[in-house]
Amino acid sequence: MGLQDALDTQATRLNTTSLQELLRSDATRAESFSLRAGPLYANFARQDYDKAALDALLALADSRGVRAAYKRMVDGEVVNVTEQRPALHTALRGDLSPAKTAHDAFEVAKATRERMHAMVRKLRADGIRDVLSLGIGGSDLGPRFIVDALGQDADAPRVHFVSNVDGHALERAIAGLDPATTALIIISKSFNTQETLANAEVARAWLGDGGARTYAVTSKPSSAEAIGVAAERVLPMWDWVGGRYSLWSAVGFPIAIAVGCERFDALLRGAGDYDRHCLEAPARDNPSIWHALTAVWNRDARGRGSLAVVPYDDRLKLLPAYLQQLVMESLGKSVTIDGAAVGAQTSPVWWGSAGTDAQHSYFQMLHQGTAIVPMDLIGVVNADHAHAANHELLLANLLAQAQALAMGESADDPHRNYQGGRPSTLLLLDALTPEALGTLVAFYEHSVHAQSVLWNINAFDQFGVELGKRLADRTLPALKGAGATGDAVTDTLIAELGRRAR
Ligand SMILES: O=P(O)(O)OC[C@H]1O[C@](O)(CO)[C@@H](O)[C@@H]1O
Repeated sequence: MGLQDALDTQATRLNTTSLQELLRSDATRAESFSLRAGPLYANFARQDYDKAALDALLALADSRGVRAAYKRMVDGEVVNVTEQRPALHTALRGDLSPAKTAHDAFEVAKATRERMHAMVRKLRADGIRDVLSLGIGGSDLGPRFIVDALGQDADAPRVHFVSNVDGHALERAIAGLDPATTALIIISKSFNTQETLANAEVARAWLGDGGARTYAVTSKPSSAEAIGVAAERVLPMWDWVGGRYSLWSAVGFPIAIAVGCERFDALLRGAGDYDRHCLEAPARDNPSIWHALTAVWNRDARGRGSLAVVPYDDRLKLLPAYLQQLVMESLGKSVTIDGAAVGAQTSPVWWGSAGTDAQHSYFQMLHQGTAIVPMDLIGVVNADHAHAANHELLLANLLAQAQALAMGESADDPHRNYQGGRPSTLLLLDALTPEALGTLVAFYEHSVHAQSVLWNINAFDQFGVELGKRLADRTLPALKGAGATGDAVTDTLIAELGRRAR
């Protein structure tokens, strides 16, 4: 049976059973729909499937070969078939496979990490007070999120991230910095990304050090050296790590600078431990597989087009932005690995922000709007501050929202009626340690991979972003007055820009 048919069979069977009924009819559900892996606890009780549907979903994971595909990826097989590459981000954080490709990748990643740690120590010893990290997408979102989540060491150089080519971003970042005590890291796997190279040119002119404090992280070291970055300050990346899976590599250089090498290694350890769990555990004990099956259920059995992720921990406020690239760049595909139409809906829109702020913004729509938006709600059991009352309030809100969304509350006044039936998954970390954070990110990575296997799509290419980049290259000369683009609307807009420019 195909994926869609298998989902439809269960969805049709459950069509007249509400989430409230599912919850009321099975007192064991809260326990039996939950599982733990290391510091991560996941509870799926408030998803609108029952035990029989869950069993069918788990059988689907087996029949689609989710675990075997994961093993092939970890072993270093060419899983990114459109680009003929392995996807070995797991080798960046553990020696998980005896396969030669994977083991060699682990060794080269380890050697690079040792070099990177030496560079971190030297930067600190040299009296560098600020570091400008230039990169975009996978060369920015991961490090930016992790540094924000873990917090910068008080005695470390302050790391400032700039991604946008908008000159205001760079200008704001360097305002108040002293070029004499600032180092620059240019992070670009391709070393060919317009935004990063444009920002690098401006930043290097501002730095005015002849390149002495400029570092690069790239899979094209010769391109970095060609613009004057000394070879000893270039850290390698490899084509077997996708940008959005790369924070564990030298792309994490700003993380190691800001939070220290020990906490960086602990982050990797947490992810590596989770990888091992995924390799060894059956699907039933694998939170990522449950999460992926739930995502596919919501998308294709229930037709829900978006998913909101709301961390109830301010330190995780950049997680939604990080996940948007991880999920939507990986799963925003319409064709299978063989190039045929997928025959199901793939990635929903992922969005969200930190609770409780989000409650006072868009939760009205989530409670009473016409669209049902499944959610990932995330909490951290133990806070790292001394304000116990605040933390209790935060957790109470997290639990209350999940209950209100699911159960609702009926009222005669339609305006005051809460329909309920709005599904959510609750994720809890014991504490926001680097290990737990590594586990959380690896949990999402593996869910994305499992979803890609269920849909039979390639989670590791991103050709969809290329056309816009090519057109921007062609538009630039027209914007500078050298001819027209040939697209009537674009040319009209360029003329309008010209008329209004100061
Ligand atoms: O690291 P690079 O090569 O500068 O690319 C940055 C980002 O651009 C993309 O290729 C497309 O947006 C991402 O996949 C990548 O993370």
